[in-house]
Amino acid sequence: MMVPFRKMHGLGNDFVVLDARAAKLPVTPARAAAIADRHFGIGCDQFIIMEKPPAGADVFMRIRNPDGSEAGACGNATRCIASLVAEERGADRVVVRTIAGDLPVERLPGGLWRADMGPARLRWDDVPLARKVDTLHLPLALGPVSDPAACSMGNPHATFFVDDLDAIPVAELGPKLEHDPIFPDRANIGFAQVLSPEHLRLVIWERGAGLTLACGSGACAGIVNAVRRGLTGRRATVTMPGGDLQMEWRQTDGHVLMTGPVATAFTGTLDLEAYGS
Ligand SMILES: N[C@@H](CCC[C@H](N)C(=O)O)C(=O)O
Repeated sequence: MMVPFRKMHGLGNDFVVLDARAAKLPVTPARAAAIADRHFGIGCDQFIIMEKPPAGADVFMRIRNPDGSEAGACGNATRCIASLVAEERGADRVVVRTIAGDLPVERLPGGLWRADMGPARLRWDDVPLARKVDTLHLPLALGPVSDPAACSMGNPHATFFVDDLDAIPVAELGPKLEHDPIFPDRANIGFAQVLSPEHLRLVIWERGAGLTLACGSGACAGIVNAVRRGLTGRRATVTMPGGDLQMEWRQTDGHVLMTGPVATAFTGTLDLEAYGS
């Protein structure tokens, strides 16, 4: 079964995007994982399926990690998918629905898109954590890192604040922390260095994906946890290996606003049946 796809990215966090709005596509978790494989498939950090818009939204976005697991949020893909739908409709504002909720996205000058990523959820059972602990100080340490803060952006995040990001062996620590028993659904693990009250540097080990060049929801969690710790103001630039996002944790309603670019790398056609069943 031949289907068109689009390869997009936000700051190098890359996606294979399929459009299943007109007709359902037989995309199983196993097929999504095979297509996401960088050696035997097309390769991507997340596999994104656009589905028929439910009432009150312009598109439904389903998110799968390369290990086949489903995620509730993907900030960079939210901007990408919103830009596609907005271009189609000649609109400047669209609503993307995920399994975690509705995300309004607006077009800004200069090829930028601002997504309202919704409220940061700060309760231990929102993250979720395995037991009732203070989400501002998790009892978790490994090698040179300790004492992360956690929150949910529709997906689980923990942020470790470190003095020197370059000294942190992220690829070694990430998988162990992702699977720590304190995270019953696993977690995305961020390592953040505060450069100034308006500037964070961040590297993310993503749940189900590994090291990525950028993680939008991780940047949201990074700014939220930095503000909660008194390390930055509510508006800050988050610099990741793939580039910068402008972040705001809005005081009035606790929503997190994320502004950044979108890009299409190429388009093509793939044979779904060549990727298992
Ligand atoms: N790249 C994303 C996050 C993708 C999902 C994540 N790996 C999870 O399992 O929660 C982003 O830009 O937010």
